[in-house]
Amino acid sequence: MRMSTLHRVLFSCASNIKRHHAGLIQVRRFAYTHRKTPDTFLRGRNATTPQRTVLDVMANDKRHCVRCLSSSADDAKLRVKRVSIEGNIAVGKSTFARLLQSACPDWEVMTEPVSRWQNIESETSKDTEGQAQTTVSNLLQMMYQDPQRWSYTFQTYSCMSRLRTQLQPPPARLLGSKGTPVQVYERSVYSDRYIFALNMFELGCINPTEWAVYQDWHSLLVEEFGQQVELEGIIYLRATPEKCMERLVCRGRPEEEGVTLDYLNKLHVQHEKWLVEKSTEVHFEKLKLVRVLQLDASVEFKSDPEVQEQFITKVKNFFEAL
Ligand SMILES: Nc1ncnc2c1ncn2[C@@H]1O[C@H](COP(=O)(O)OP(=O)(O)OP(=O)(O)O)[C@@H](O)[C@H]1O
Ligand SMILES: Nc1nc(=O)c2ncn([C@H]3C[C@H](O)[C@@H](CO)O3)c2[nH]1
Repeated sequence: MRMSTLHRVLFSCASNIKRHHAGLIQVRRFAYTHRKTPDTFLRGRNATTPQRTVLDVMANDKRHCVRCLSSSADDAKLRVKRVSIEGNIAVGKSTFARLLQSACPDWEVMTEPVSRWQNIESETSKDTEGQAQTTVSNLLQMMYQDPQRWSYTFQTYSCMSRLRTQLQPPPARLLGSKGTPVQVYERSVYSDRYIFALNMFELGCINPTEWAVYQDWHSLLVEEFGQQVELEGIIYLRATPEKCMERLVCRGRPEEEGVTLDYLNKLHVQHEKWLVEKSTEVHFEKLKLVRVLQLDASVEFKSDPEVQEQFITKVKNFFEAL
């Protein structure tokens, strides 16, 4: 019962997002068809979807085509590089994201929506005057306190929020920037599946049925949104689980009090398998080929401008080469 209700919620959310972003989907798909030859495009698995209609319309209206292609905003959209920052809990992703944003204000850097997960409002009842009563629940805390009960729910919500982030259209300032326009996300729909959900399944906190259901809708969503959620690159912040534990304790987020070194070890191994050894089975062609920049996050860069400069240079070179 719980599963089917969640499923309905998930898919009604997905269709709302699709409706909400319908205009963007048209624009992006339009751009995509110009990157590939029409032949490649028609061979794609969605050859009968609206993509083809867009292509047909464009082929029949050369004036429209030329006008769109010559627009600098469209050119910039084609150039936008989308990159995620990946790494273990408390390795320093948000800290690094803030550093990138201050060094490169033109870029769009989006952090993980942790506070959303900590504050989920639900309407529980009406008071005597008919006013709605809302309850706020902390799903992050619920997941850590009772992972068997809440991991699947957590993964549906974390994945939806990551999808929402990755579907954000690039802001005008990004499209107007002279250098390489860049969108950076803290984690992605891919780490949601290949790090956390997989780990929870391996730990027995997500049961085989839940895992099958998760993978089914995850593949459907990623394939449906196609190029809109693809990444050009991944920055992997790497440090030992011990270093992450040290930082986690130092940060003192209350929900994470029960996080053990063993859990961080397991997440570390998942990152290594996915991003270094490439032994994790991934299901999306572009992701198999994605370029990974590995940075040594054990370096204490926060108060060292020289190290910060080195990191920024490496990242800029990486983006230029994508
Ligand atoms: N390079 C660093 N040197 C020293 N301390 C750091 C460094 N990077 C991050 N920290 C500290 O470690 C703690 C965790 O950092 P941060 O919140 O950026 O991690 P995170 O990877 O974003 O965590 P999460 O996985 O929970 O999202 C913070 O207290 C931060 O100040
Ligand atoms: N189970 C689980 N699945 C996820 O997709 C996921 N993404 C992040 N987190 C946890 C790590 C930090 O405590 C905190 C902030 O990153 O949230 C997750 N936990």
